[in-house]
Amino acid sequence: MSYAIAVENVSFSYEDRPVLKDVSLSVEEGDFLGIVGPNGSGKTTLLRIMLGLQPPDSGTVELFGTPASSFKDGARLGYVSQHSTDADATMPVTVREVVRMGRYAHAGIGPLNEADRESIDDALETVGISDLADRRINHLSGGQRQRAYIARALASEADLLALDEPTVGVDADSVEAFYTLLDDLNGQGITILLIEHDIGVLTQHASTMACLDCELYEHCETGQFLESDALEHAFSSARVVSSQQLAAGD
Ligand SMILES: Nc1ncnc2c1ncn2[C@@H]1O[C@H](COP(=O)(O)OP(=O)(O)OP(=O)(O)O)[C@@H](O)[C@H]1O
Repeated sequence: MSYAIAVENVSFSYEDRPVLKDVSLSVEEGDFLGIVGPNGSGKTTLLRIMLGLQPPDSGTVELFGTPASSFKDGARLGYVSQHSTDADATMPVTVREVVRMGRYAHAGIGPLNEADRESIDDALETVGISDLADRRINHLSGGQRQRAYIARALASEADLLALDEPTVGVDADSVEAFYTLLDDLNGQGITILLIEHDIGVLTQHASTMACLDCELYEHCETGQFLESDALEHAFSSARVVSSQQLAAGD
Protein backbone atom coordinates (compact mmCIF):
# COMPACT_ATOMS: atom_id res chain seq x y z
CA MET A 1 0.00 0.00 0.00
CA SER A 2 1.41 3.42 -0.96
CA TYR A 3 0.83 6.32 1.34
CA ALA A 4 0.76 9.91 0.15
CA ILE A 5 1.07 11.01 3.77
CA ALA A 6 1.88 9.10 6.92
CA VAL A 7 1.65 10.92 10.24
CA GLU A 8 2.81 9.06 13.36
CA ASN A 9 2.31 10.18 16.95
CA VAL A 10 2.32 13.87 16.11
CA SER A 11 1.90 16.39 18.92
CA PHE A 12 1.99 20.16 18.62
CA SER A 13 1.48 23.17 20.91
CA TYR A 14 1.29 26.88 20.21
CA GLU A 15 3.49 28.16 23.05
CA ASP A 16 2.19 26.07 25.97
CA ARG A 17 -1.30 25.42 24.57
CA PRO A 18 -1.57 21.86 23.19
CA VAL A 19 -3.38 21.78 19.85
CA LEU A 20 -2.57 18.26 18.62
CA LYS A 21 -2.01 15.27 20.87
CA ASP A 22 -0.46 12.06 19.61
CA VAL A 23 -2.16 12.05 16.20
CA SER A 24 -1.43 9.14 13.85
CA LEU A 25 -3.13 9.22 10.47
CA SER A 26 -2.18 7.81 7.07
CA VAL A 27 -3.61 8.86 3.72
CA GLU A 28 -3.40 6.37 0.88
CA GLU A 29 -2.53 7.62 -2.59
CA GLY A 30 -5.76 8.32 -4.44
CA ASP A 31 -7.79 8.78 -1.25
CA PHE A 32 -10.32 11.59 -0.80
CA LEU A 33 -10.06 12.41 2.90
CA GLY A 34 -12.55 14.73 4.58
CA ILE A 35 -11.37 16.35 7.81
CA VAL A 36 -13.94 17.66 10.28
CA GLY A 37 -14.03 18.71 13.91
CA PRO A 38 -15.19 21.52 16.15
CA ASN A 39 -13.86 25.06 15.65
CA GLY A 40 -10.32 25.38 16.91
CA SER A 41 -9.82 21.60 17.08
CA GLY A 42 -6.51 21.75 15.21
CA LYS A 43 -7.61 20.91 11.65
CA THR A 44 -5.64 23.63 9.86
CA THR A 45 -2.62 23.00 12.06
CA LEU A 46 -2.71 19.28 11.29
CA LEU A 47 -3.10 19.95 7.55
CA ARG A 48 -0.06 22.22 7.55
CA ILE A 49 1.95 19.63 9.48
CA MET A 50 0.79 16.89 7.09
CA LEU A 51 2.08 18.95 4.15
CA GLY A 52 5.43 19.53 5.84
CA LEU A 53 4.77 23.28 6.11
CA GLN A 54 5.17 23.23 9.85
CA PRO A 55 7.26 20.75 11.86
CA PRO A 56 5.53 18.93 14.73
CA ASP A 57 6.91 19.19 18.28
CA SER A 58 7.14 15.41 18.33
CA GLY A 59 6.25 12.53 16.04
CA THR A 60 7.01 11.97 12.36
CA VAL A 61 5.54 12.93 8.99
CA GLU A 62 6.32 11.19 5.70
CA LEU A 63 5.32 12.53 2.28
CA PHE A 64 5.26 9.91 -0.48
CA GLY A 65 7.57 7.75 1.63
CA THR A 66 10.11 10.51 2.40
CA PRO A 67 10.46 12.27 5.77
CA ALA A 68 8.80 15.69 5.45
CA SER A 69 12.00 17.43 6.61
CA SER A 70 13.90 16.13 3.57
CA PHE A 71 11.03 16.11 1.05
CA LYS A 72 12.13 18.27 -1.89
CA ASP A 73 9.31 17.75 -4.35
CA GLY A 74 6.93 20.46 -3.18
CA ALA A 75 5.39 20.71 -6.67
CA ARG A 76 3.67 17.38 -5.96
CA LEU A 77 1.64 19.08 -3.23
CA GLY A 78 -1.01 21.67 -4.00
CA TYR A 79 -2.29 23.67 -1.02
CA VAL A 80 -5.23 26.02 -1.14
CA SER A 81 -5.25 27.60 2.30
CA GLN A 82 -8.00 29.63 3.92
CA HIS A 83 -5.84 32.66 3.25
CA SER A 84 -4.54 31.83 -0.23
CA THR A 85 -6.39 34.73 -1.70
CA ASP A 86 -5.33 37.37 0.82
CA ALA A 87 -1.82 37.80 -0.53
CA ASP A 88 -3.03 38.42 -4.06
CA ALA A 89 -5.83 40.77 -3.10
CA THR A 90 -3.53 43.76 -3.14
CA MET A 91 -1.38 42.63 -6.09
CA PRO A 92 -2.37 43.39 -9.68
CA VAL A 93 -1.87 39.79 -10.87
CA THR A 94 -4.05 38.08 -13.44
CA VAL A 95 -5.50 34.59 -13.16
CA ARG A 96 -3.03 33.37 -15.81
CA GLU A 97 -0.13 34.80 -13.79
CA VAL A 98 -1.33 33.00 -10.65
CA VAL A 99 -1.59 29.71 -12.56
CA ARG A 100 1.80 30.39 -14.15
CA MET A 101 3.29 30.34 -10.63
CA GLY A 102 2.49 26.64 -10.67
CA ARG A 103 5.06 26.17 -13.46
CA TYR A 104 7.96 27.68 -11.47
CA ALA A 105 9.07 24.28 -10.23
CA HIS A 106 9.28 23.09 -13.85
CA ALA A 107 10.11 26.18 -15.89
CA GLY A 108 11.73 28.50 -13.35
CA ILE A 109 10.98 32.20 -13.75
CA GLY A 110 12.36 32.44 -17.30
CA PRO A 111 10.36 32.42 -20.53
CA LEU A 112 7.81 29.65 -20.93
CA ASN A 113 8.14 27.03 -23.60
CA GLU A 114 5.25 25.63 -25.60
CA ALA A 115 4.70 22.72 -23.18
CA ASP A 116 4.51 25.09 -20.20
CA ARG A 117 1.98 27.29 -21.96
CA GLU A 118 -0.06 24.23 -22.85
CA SER A 119 0.03 23.01 -19.27
CA ILE A 120 -1.28 26.40 -18.04
CA ASP A 121 -4.05 26.44 -20.67
CA ASP A 122 -5.01 22.84 -19.81
CA ALA A 123 -5.17 23.65 -16.10
CA LEU A 124 -7.40 26.68 -16.75
CA GLU A 125 -9.65 24.59 -18.96
CA THR A 126 -9.87 21.70 -16.49
CA VAL A 127 -11.19 23.98 -13.76
CA GLY A 128 -13.44 25.82 -16.22
CA ILE A 129 -12.03 29.35 -16.04
CA SER A 130 -10.27 29.76 -19.42
CA ASP A 131 -12.46 32.79 -20.10
CA LEU A 132 -11.22 34.47 -16.92
CA ALA A 133 -7.51 34.02 -17.66
CA ASP A 134 -6.78 37.70 -18.18
CA ARG A 135 -8.92 39.02 -15.33
CA ARG A 136 -7.34 40.30 -12.12
CA ILE A 137 -7.47 37.55 -9.49
CA ASN A 138 -9.01 39.92 -6.95
CA HIS A 139 -11.85 40.71 -9.36
CA LEU A 140 -13.06 37.10 -9.24
CA SER A 141 -15.73 35.63 -6.99
CA GLY A 142 -14.63 33.39 -4.10
CA GLY A 143 -15.54 30.23 -6.03
CA GLN A 144 -13.72 31.35 -9.18
CA ARG A 145 -10.66 32.21 -7.12
CA GLN A 146 -10.62 28.76 -5.54
CA ARG A 147 -10.62 27.32 -9.06
CA ALA A 148 -7.69 29.52 -10.02
CA TYR A 149 -5.68 28.16 -7.09
CA ILE A 150 -6.58 24.60 -7.99
CA ALA A 151 -5.45 25.37 -11.58
CA ARG A 152 -2.15 26.58 -10.15
CA ALA A 153 -1.73 23.23 -8.37
CA LEU A 154 -2.63 21.36 -11.57
CA ALA A 155 -0.10 23.39 -13.58
CA SER A 156 2.53 22.32 -11.09
CA GLU A 157 1.46 18.69 -11.71
CA ALA A 158 0.48 18.15 -8.08
CA ASP A 159 -0.39 14.59 -7.07
CA LEU A 160 -2.14 15.81 -3.96
CA LEU A 161 -4.50 18.69 -3.35
CA ALA A 162 -5.13 19.96 0.17
CA LEU A 163 -7.94 22.46 0.59
CA ASP A 164 -8.92 24.30 3.76
CA GLU A 165 -12.60 25.29 3.77
CA PRO A 166 -12.66 26.12 0.07
CA THR A 167 -16.42 26.62 -0.13
CA VAL A 168 -16.86 29.29 2.53
CA GLY A 169 -18.84 32.13 0.99
CA VAL A 170 -19.49 30.17 -2.23
CA ASP A 171 -23.11 29.84 -3.43
CA ALA A 172 -24.82 26.43 -3.42
CA ASP A 173 -24.67 25.84 -7.21
CA SER A 174 -20.97 26.67 -7.30
CA VAL A 175 -20.34 24.38 -4.32
CA GLU A 176 -21.90 21.50 -6.25
CA ALA A 177 -19.84 22.30 -9.36
CA PHE A 178 -16.76 22.58 -7.17
CA TYR A 179 -17.26 19.11 -5.71
CA THR A 180 -17.86 17.72 -9.20
CA LEU A 181 -14.46 19.11 -10.15
CA LEU A 182 -12.85 17.54 -7.06
CA ASP A 183 -14.48 14.19 -7.85
CA ASP A 184 -13.11 14.38 -11.42
CA LEU A 185 -9.61 15.20 -10.19
CA ASN A 186 -9.79 12.43 -7.60
CA GLY A 187 -10.97 10.07 -10.38
CA GLN A 188 -7.77 10.96 -12.26
CA GLY A 189 -5.77 9.72 -9.26
CA ILE A 190 -5.13 12.98 -7.41
CA THR A 191 -5.22 12.52 -3.64
CA ILE A 192 -7.52 15.01 -1.96
CA LEU A 193 -7.48 16.32 1.61
CA LEU A 194 -10.34 18.60 2.43
CA ILE A 195 -11.30 20.49 5.59
CA GLU A 196 -14.99 21.35 5.39
CA HIS A 197 -17.64 22.41 7.89
CA ASP A 198 -20.56 21.20 5.81
CA ILE A 199 -20.39 17.54 6.80
CA GLY A 200 -23.48 16.74 4.74
CA VAL A 201 -21.91 17.65 1.42
CA LEU A 202 -18.45 16.43 2.40
CA THR A 203 -19.60 12.91 3.27
CA GLN A 204 -21.28 12.62 -0.14
CA HIS A 205 -17.85 12.89 -1.80
CA ALA A 206 -15.06 11.86 0.58
CA SER A 207 -14.03 8.21 0.65
CA THR A 208 -12.59 8.43 4.16
CA MET A 209 -13.28 10.81 7.02
CA ALA A 210 -11.26 12.00 9.99
CA CYS A 211 -12.74 13.76 13.01
CA LEU A 212 -10.22 15.75 14.98
CA ASP A 213 -10.54 17.23 18.42
CA CYS A 214 -6.96 17.81 19.48
CA GLU A 215 -6.69 14.03 19.49
CA LEU A 216 -7.82 12.04 16.48
CA TYR A 217 -11.37 11.15 17.44
CA GLU A 218 -12.07 8.92 14.44
CA HIS A 219 -10.55 7.99 11.07
CA CYS A 220 -12.42 5.50 8.92
CA GLU A 221 -14.29 4.94 5.67
CA THR A 222 -17.14 7.38 5.12
CA GLY A 223 -19.94 4.81 5.41
CA GLN A 224 -18.63 3.71 8.79
CA PHE A 225 -18.13 7.33 9.84
CA LEU A 226 -21.77 8.15 9.14
CA GLU A 227 -22.80 5.47 11.61
CA SER A 228 -20.28 6.33 14.30
CA ASP A 229 -20.59 8.74 17.20
CA ALA A 230 -17.88 10.84 15.52
CA LEU A 231 -20.66 12.33 13.44
CA GLU A 232 -22.38 13.73 16.52
CA HIS A 233 -19.03 14.80 17.90
CA ALA A 234 -18.22 16.73 14.75
CA PHE A 235 -21.65 18.36 14.97
CA SER A 236 -20.50 20.18 18.07
CA SER A 237 -18.92 22.50 15.52
CA ALA A 238 -20.74 25.81 15.08
CA ARG A 239 -21.49 25.73 11.38
CA VAL A 240 -22.78 22.31 10.30
CA VAL A 241 -25.87 20.79 8.80
CA SER A 242 -28.24 18.94 11.10
CA SER A 243 -28.37 15.16 11.40
CA GLN A 244 -31.99 15.36 10.17
CA GLN A 245 -30.76 16.98 6.96
CA LEU A 246 -28.13 14.27 6.65
CA ALA A 247 -30.64 11.50 7.23
CA ALA A 248 -32.87 13.06 4.58
CA GLY A 249 -29.93 13.11 2.17
CA ASP A 250 -30.10 16.91 1.77
N1 LIG B 1 -0.28 30.91 14.90
C1 LIG B 1 -0.97 30.62 16.01
N2 LIG B 1 -0.54 31.00 17.22
C2 LIG B 1 -1.22 30.69 18.36
N3 LIG B 1 -2.36 29.97 18.37
C3 LIG B 1 -2.83 29.54 17.19
C4 LIG B 1 -2.17 29.85 15.95
N4 LIG B 1 -2.88 29.27 14.92
C5 LIG B 1 -3.92 28.67 15.51
N5 LIG B 1 -3.91 28.82 16.85
C6 LIG B 1 -4.87 28.26 17.81
O1 LIG B 1 -4.74 26.85 17.78
C7 LIG B 1 -6.01 26.21 17.85
C8 LIG B 1 -6.20 25.33 16.60
O2 LIG B 1 -6.25 26.16 15.46
P1 LIG B 1 -6.56 25.58 14.01
O3 LIG B 1 -6.65 26.76 13.09
O4 LIG B 1 -5.59 24.53 13.70
O5 LIG B 1 -8.00 24.93 14.26
P2 LIG B 1 -9.16 24.59 13.22
O6 LIG B 1 -9.77 23.32 13.68
O7 LIG B 1 -8.65 24.64 11.83
O8 LIG B 1 -10.16 25.82 13.47
P3 LIG B 1 -11.39 26.37 12.57
O9 LIG B 1 -12.36 25.28 12.36
O10 LIG B 1 -11.97 27.46 13.46
O11 LIG B 1 -10.79 26.92 11.30
C9 LIG B 1 -7.03 27.34 17.95
O12 LIG B 1 -7.36 27.50 19.31
C10 LIG B 1 -6.30 28.55 17.42
O13 LIG B 1 -6.79 29.73 18.01
